[in-house]
Amino acid sequence: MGQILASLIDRLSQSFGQKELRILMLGLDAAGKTTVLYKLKLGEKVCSIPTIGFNVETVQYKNVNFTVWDVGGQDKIRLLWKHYFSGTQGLIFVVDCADKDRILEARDELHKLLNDPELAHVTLLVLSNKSDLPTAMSVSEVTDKLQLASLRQTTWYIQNCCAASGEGLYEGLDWMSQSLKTAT
Ligand SMILES: Nc1nc2c(ncn2[C@@H]2O[C@H](COP(=O)(O)OP(=O)(O)OP(=O)(O)O)[C@@H](O)[C@H]2O)c(=O)[nH]1
Ligand SMILES: [Mg+2]
Repeated sequence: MGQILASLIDRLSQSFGQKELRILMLGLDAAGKTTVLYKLKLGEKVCSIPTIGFNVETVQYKNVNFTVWDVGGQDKIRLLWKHYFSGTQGLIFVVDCADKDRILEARDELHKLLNDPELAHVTLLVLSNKSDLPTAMSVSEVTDKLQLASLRQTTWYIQNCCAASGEGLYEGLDWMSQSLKTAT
C-alpha cells in the first residue's frame, strides 16, 4: 500500500512541476520519528503514540518537496520496513542519543538496513535526537557507537537535534537536500 501511495504522490507532484524527494525515516521505537515529522510539518510538538504502520507527509523546504515516510519502529513490526524501501532517495535514521542501553541495537538495525540492495545507494542522515536530555551522548560518541566511519559505500551525515524544540532539524534537511541535489 505504501508503494501505491508513493507513486500517486510522485505523479501528482510531477504534474505540477515540483521537485520531489522520497525520504524514509526509520529508527528504533521511541527514537522520536513521529515527533520529528510533525515538528517539520506543523511546527508543533505533537503528543505522539507509538506508530503501528506509517505516517506520510510532504514537507516543503527551500523549493524541495520532501515526501517523508515515518514507519513504526517497534521490534515486532520492523519486518515491515522493507515494504517502504523502493524508490527511497534519502534515509533519515533517528536515534535516541540518551538511550545508552539501546544504541547498539540501533547500530545493528542501521547496518542491516544499509546492507539491503534497495538501500545500497541511499543518502543517510542520522538524527541524534533528544539532545535536550541530561544523559545525551555527544555526536562523536554516537558516531562511534553506530560505527558510521565503517560505512564506505554510503554518503552520510550526523546531526544533533531535539525534535521537541525543533533544534537541528532544518540543518539536517539542508544537508539532505544539498547532498541529494548533487547526487541527482
Ligand atoms: N526529551 C525529548 N523527548 C522527545 C524528543 N523527541 C521525541 N521525544 C519523546 O519521545 C517519545 C517517543 O517519540 P515518538 O516520536 O513517538 O517516537 P517514534 O520514533 O515515532 O516511535 P515509534 O512510532 O514507536 O517507532 C515521545 O514521548 C516524545 O515526546 C526530544 O527531542 N526530546
Ligand atoms: Mg512513531
